[in-house]
Amino acid sequence: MTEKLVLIGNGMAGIRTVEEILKKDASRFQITVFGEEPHPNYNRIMLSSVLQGDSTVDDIVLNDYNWYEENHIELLTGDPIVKVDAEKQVVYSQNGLERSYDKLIFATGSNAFMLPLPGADKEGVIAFRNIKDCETMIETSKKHKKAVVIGGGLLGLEAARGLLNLNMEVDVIHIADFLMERQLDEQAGKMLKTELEAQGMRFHLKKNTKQILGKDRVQGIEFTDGTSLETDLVVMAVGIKPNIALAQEAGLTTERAIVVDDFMQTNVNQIYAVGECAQHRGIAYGLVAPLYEQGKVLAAHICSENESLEHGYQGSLVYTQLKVSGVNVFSAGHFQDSKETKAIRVHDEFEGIYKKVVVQDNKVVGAVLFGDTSDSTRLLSMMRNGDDISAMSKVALLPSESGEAQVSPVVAMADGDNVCDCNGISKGAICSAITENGLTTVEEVKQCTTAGRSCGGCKPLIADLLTLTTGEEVGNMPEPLCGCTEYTHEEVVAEIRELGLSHPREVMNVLGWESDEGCSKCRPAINYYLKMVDPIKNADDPTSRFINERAHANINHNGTFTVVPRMYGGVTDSGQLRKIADVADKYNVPLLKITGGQRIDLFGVEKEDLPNVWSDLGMRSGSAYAKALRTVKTCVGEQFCRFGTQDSIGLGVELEKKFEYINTPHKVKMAVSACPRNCAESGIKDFGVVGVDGGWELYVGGNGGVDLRGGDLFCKVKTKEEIIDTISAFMQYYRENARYLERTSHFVERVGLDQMKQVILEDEEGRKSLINRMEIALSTGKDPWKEIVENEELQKEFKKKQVEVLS
Ligand SMILES: Cc1cc2nc3c(=O)[nH]c(=O)nc-3n(C[C@H](O)[C@H](O)[C@H](O)COP(=O)(O)OP(=O)(O)OC[C@H]3O[C@@H](n4cnc5c(N)ncnc54)[C@H](O)[C@@H]3O)c2cc1C
Ligand SMILES: NC(=O)c1ccc[n+]([C@@H]2O[C@H](COP(=O)([O-])OP(=O)(O)OC[C@H]3O[C@@H](n4cnc5c(N)ncnc54)[C@H](O)[C@@H]3O)[C@@H](O)[C@H]2O)c1
Ligand code: SF4
Ligand code: FES
Repeated sequence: MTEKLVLIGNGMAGIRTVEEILKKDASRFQITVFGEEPHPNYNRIMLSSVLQGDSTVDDIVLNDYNWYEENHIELLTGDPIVKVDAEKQVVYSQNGLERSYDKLIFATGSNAFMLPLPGADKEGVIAFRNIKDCETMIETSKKHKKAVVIGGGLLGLEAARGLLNLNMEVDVIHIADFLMERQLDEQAGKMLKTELEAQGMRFHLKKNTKQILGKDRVQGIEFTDGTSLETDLVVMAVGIKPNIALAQEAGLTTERAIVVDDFMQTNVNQIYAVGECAQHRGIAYGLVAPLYEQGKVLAAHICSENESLEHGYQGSLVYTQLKVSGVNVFSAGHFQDSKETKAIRVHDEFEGIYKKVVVQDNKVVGAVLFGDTSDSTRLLSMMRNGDDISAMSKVALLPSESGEAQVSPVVAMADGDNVCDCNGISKGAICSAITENGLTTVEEVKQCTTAGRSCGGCKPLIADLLTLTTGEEVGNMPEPLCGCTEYTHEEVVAEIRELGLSHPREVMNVLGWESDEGCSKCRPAINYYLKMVDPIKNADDPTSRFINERAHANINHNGTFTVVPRMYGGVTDSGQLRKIADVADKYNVPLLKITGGQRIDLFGVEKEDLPNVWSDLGMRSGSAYAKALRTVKTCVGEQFCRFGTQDSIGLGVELEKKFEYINTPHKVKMAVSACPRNCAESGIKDFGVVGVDGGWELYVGGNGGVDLRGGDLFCKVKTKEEIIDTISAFMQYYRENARYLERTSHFVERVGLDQMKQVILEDEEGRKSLINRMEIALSTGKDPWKEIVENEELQKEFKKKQVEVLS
């Protein structure tokens, strides 16, 4: 008879154990999984990425409901086990279900540790542990501005970064005198603080919180030194507490967590524990790599038909990396100085790089790297293998960077070394998968081997391995468009062209999308590609657009909208200003603001007022919400400036009028300056024009936002017409060849200026046909405000209470 296996806890460690069991013997157990959270197994690590706006909740599901069904696993979500009768071998759930078991696995994880402060039960005081916490933070950021994170460890800093991305002001309260003191030494902790302050975080070190202030909802926090801070949200990130109450009641031996032996066996026969709720040789781990190692051992043990395994779980070497973009921090092993250890340190104050390698008995036992973490894989491998470094010159442990191309650390790795620690996948396993299955992208390796499926930190190494194994450069190899498909952006466009596809649903259907509805990544992309390929025949699908593009205005955190009328070249007149003033009075517009793009924002307009506001303004949409041309900033130029040699305003207005409603892969900004003093900041725009003696210079791929980049000089021409034609050809080339949501700054780097110059400047025929195709696309451009103002049917959308958000 099939044995019954019950798993308590539908999290990362428990389900990984089940996956390992299925790999070994899929028909061995009849499996039931109870999960307290109302979700299938998801990647908890990636909650930081969801909060930081880089992934959606759908993106982070590891095993969807189909997976359980396909593997004949009974999944009971939102129904925690409340009692275990170890003698009768039965578990009881909150909803009154009972299941008997032959083997029982506890994988109940941890709870966030909540400081028992007066006021900690107020609304707005939360942890950062699950999807619900993540959603609460996102919702709170729409209504409130100030957030406090208590705890300057990994979790606290990742939460703080996410809250900054949600446009909140963030104060981090930390008890120690430098950040991440459990993972870093003082020098690295201080450098980290400087880096994160530059990103906008405010730190309060050596601070102890006394109480949470406020009525029902948190309004502030008070510290033991008598000072206080106002806040609308408190996120506690001060460590975790293994979830062991159920195990204690069931009679299992617990200390900090459930005590297990090398085979994850508890003191009670047939009951096992794995993951954060388990304590092995005195350690309860809080990172996935060790938990997955435990899962592998447990699966092997319970599938081994009682034949004893040679080795059980021996404990893990722990290492961490902070997942905050723009910051490279790595820490591993015993990195603190002691009497028994000696350290090699490199501190480059010019480059902001700090490296420390700790050595004991001629072996590397720990490391801290800040600013440049490229040595991490090599050092980890030395620690794991216990390499004897007595024959090595110690400074060779931290090779200085020369101008020579860096050799990937995977080259020096042995076949048995893990490339992906989270999932325990070795270099040898990845190489075999690549050659045996003809894999060519990181995504394919991830699907095939699970490497890269958790924190994603190993993806650069996987890319290097692909390059090494296939001999092709894969660093820039396109990934699939999204998780719904294996097709890359380029392949989707090619299929649309070849099969004459005309609607997003048709594309998803014909190309065998995994989900009928697609997702927030693929739907807007397909919609864009369809219109780009055939602007005349293919209609726009508004349901595949994001909320701002459906409302033709920018949504604000309180649900109101911002209206930005067009002001060609940043030029306005008294008539427009009067109309804006009248509209502001009539609709109680709370804020009027001059933008960096030289126009006027009307903030705080109610959704149902939008069509009337547009009608009263009588101005055209400024596309401030669209993946299209936004603004053309101009300097005053020859009209008034004593340095001006060219008509910058005239050219700017002409460019804006020509290209105003053309869809592009991402937003496009332009600027025209009439002399090299460059008052319109042409160097940081997608297309920047600068007047010079006897003509104009065109700069491309500039960006003044997150990825600050100076534009590249593309060409120098004599006439205004040549500039307009070149921009026309370039923009069409960008429209046809960039991936959706790829800014020109990245596109230029990916494709290379030489290639672009060849097509746009040197190939006369190619240039002409690009300009022709641009003209066809331009002929379909319409002012969306005018369309809605003139169509009562379209206005009904704005009367609905909620605009459905495609997030
Ligand atoms: C935001 C965030 C970022 C992180 N980033 C990283 C990282 O970059 N790298 C890294 O290695 N680690 C990271 N971690 C830690 C990592 O996510 C955890 O170590 C890992 O998820 C623990 O897995 P687990 O299965 O033991 O516990 P969990 O994932 O907590 O799963 C346990 C599950 O059991 C359920 N449960 C509890 N009691 C019961 C019951 N009685 N009945 C039924 N179900 C129950 C819980 O609801 C939960 O769903 C991060 C954690 C967070 C919160
Ligand atoms: N990138 C990653 O690997 C990653 C990211 C997030 C979470 N995690 C894991 O999730 C778990 C939770 O993370 P964490 O950062 O909460 O735990 P942690 O133990 O690493 O850090 C908690 C921090 O809070 C500080 N602290 C404690 N009490 C405080 C108080 N009263 N006031 C202010 N600060 C206080 C501590 O000094 C410590 O630095 C850990 O197991 C961690 O490894 C890992
Ligand atoms: S860029 Fe030159 S022409 Fe234009 S405003 Fe500045 S100084 Fe005058
Ligand atoms: S190391 Fe985290 S996914 Fe590979």
